[in-house]
Amino acid sequence: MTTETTPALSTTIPAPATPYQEDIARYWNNEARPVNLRLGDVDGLYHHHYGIGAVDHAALGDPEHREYEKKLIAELHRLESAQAELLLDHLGAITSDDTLVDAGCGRGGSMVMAHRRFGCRVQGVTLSKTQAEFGNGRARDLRIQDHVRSHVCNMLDTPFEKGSVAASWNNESTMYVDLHDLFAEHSRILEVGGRYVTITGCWNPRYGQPSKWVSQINAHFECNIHSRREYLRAMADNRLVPQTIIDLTPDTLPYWELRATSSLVTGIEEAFIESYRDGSFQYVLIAADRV
Ligand SMILES: C[S@@+](CC[C@H](N)C(=O)[O-])C[C@H]1O[C@@H](n2cnc3c(N)ncnc32)[C@H](O)[C@@H]1O
Ligand SMILES: CC(C)=CCC/C(C)=C/COP(=O)(O)OP(=O)(O)O
Ligand SMILES: [Mg+2]
Repeated sequence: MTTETTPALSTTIPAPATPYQEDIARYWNNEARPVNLRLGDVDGLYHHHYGIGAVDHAALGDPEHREYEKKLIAELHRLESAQAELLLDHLGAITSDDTLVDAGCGRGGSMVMAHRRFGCRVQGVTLSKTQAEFGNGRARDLRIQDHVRSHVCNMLDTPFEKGSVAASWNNESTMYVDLHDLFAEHSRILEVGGRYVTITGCWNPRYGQPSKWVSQINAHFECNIHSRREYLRAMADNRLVPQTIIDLTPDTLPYWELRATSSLVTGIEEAFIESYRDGSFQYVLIAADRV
């Protein structure tokens, strides 16, 4: 599939489908937090997701040093890119002829990484015109606009043809939609044997109900965090069979503990740290086969 032969894939798009989606489009159109832009400026990969892995304290050096804040930003960014690399690790054997779909693509950092790794075409959808234009601007700057393209489009109702996509993913974007509707759409566009991957925060059914911290995160981002149980049920109902499930909670805590010490804090750090520690919230990767 190419954007040239698919007129439906335009950046000028239909209005969001619901008043809630209008709110979310507005939210991301207006978002310009330094914690995202300054990290993206490190190497031009702009992410709206969190990090994983151990903090490299040797690279950070002395907190009193005048370059420390710059090193801290680079380190947080390194951990966020490591998160995206892990997601790409689970997409399976992708060739340069394949098309991938990033559902809820943000400013497009993961799409650029996917194209660099596989040489393939990557189509992203976001509700935000600002984000799509930003991502397309980056793709032009990098001269990969013929392979990497962002669209203003609802991920529940995409223009991609049935069975045309080798792999698709949601990186921290499932908490804005109904999971049954979402997985029905991934299942439709994926080829049989294709791979779906998500990295997401979910509430832990073992805790009982969403904790006050989870409710705080929902209010902060105007989202609706689902339970782990709901993911598995909605996948099973939509021909997506989990192949790998990884609890990334211990791997993401160092990122949050480091972020909490930076000048770029946004006020949501305590809710993530406390909910990961009390077990009410989990950071997970789920990779599923489309059967
Ligand atoms: C937290 S950001 C994640 C961005 C990106 N996946 C990343 O890792 O940098 C959430 C994204 O989901 C998108 N989103 C939320 N609801 C959506 C919907 N119904 N259709 C398309 N995109 C949606 C937002 O526009 C935003 O780009
Ligand atoms: C894991 C969960 C529940 C994620 C909610 C979705 C979300 C807003 C992710 C990060 O976006 P961001 O990078 O724009 O946020 P921040 O400004 O906090 O870095
Ligand atoms: Mg961020």
